Amino acid sequence: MIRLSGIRKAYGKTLALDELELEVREGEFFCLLGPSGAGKTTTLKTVAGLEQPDSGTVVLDGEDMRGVEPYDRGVAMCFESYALYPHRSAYDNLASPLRSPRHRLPAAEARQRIGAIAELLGISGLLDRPVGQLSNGQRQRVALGRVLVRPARAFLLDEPLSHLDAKLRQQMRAELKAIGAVQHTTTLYVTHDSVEALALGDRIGVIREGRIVQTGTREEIWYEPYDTEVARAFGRPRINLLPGVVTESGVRSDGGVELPVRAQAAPGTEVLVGLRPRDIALHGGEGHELTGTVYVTEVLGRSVEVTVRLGTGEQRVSLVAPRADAARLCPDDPVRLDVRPENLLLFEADRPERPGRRIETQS
Ligand SMILES: Nc1ncnc2c1ncn2[C@@H]1O[C@H](COP(=O)(O)OP(=O)(O)OP(=O)(O)O)[C@@H](O)[C@H]1O
Repeated sequence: MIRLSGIRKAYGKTLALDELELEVREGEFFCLLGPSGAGKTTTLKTVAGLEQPDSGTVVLDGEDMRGVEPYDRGVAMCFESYALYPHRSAYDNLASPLRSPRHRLPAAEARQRIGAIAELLGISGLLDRPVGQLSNGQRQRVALGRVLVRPARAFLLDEPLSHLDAKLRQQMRAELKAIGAVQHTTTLYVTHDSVEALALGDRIGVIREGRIVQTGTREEIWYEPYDTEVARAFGRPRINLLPGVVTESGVRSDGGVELPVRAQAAPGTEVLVGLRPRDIALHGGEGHELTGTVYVTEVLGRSVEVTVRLGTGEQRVSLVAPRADAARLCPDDPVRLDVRPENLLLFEADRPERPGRRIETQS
């Protein structure tokens, strides 16, 4: 449905998009995730036709968009800095796209559509108020409603939930997903929040320095991250990355900690072993056992994050355990940890100029 090939876009000396390749399928909710300055907004503007790429092609629904004006592309875009009419009511703002000749709907149908969208976004009670008198979060919902209200072949959404508080964000996420599912409209959604990307995206594209580093389902990105930076971007607490060296039988990590991960790499290769905090169990037992002592504990609601010093103490890992299991742990208590070999990820060691790539493992 949306296909960007070889897109390059420079602003003066800043290369915003560097041979970017991106494909969003029909009806898909696609999240573009990346840090500030990675090129997310530029990507959306390129799809919308608000920026012309220096080279490369934009194809929508099989049609090359070169020379096609933004208005004629049939996409609806919501910016983080939204343009609303401040003196007009929220209702009027929602209705304005439906008054354009292109999208004009019979009055009754327009009212019904606006009512449904307002309901979904929780702004039904605000429709009579001038937008200038609404809070940032309320305004953001009106702006989003204005995009969703009109029929479009694709929605382009740029951090549409950024001004909402945590609770509302979570609620709106569920609603957005429901709207997407109901309307089956292809959606390209920009965020720098990995939790949001995991919650919403049918697929996720990770963008860094103007290039897509990895595209995949949440499972693919989670279990087969392209490199250490992608692995670090997903999951809180963050993935543990233990430096070590490949041996004949596995990986020996600093401090004499043996990890049962078979690398497709020569003995002596420096690596990082990735281990997610929720994949480590307290109290040993079924998998591979690691021993250590408690360094610090921190309560996270119903669970506890426990940081453990492994082996002779140079290595630390954090794990998340149910509160019942971890509540009585004190610093320096000895603990046994249980790690399953299939949960271990392996990466090349990070270098200053680039994060370590994932290495295939043998089970
Ligand atoms: N109009 C412009 N003029 C000059 N440089 C620009 C312009 N727009 C974007 N850039 C630069 O291009 C790069 C990519 O910007 P872009 O806005 O696409 O990033 P982003 O991933 O959306 O970031 P953020 O999450 O902070 O919005 C940045 O280095 C930015 O400074």
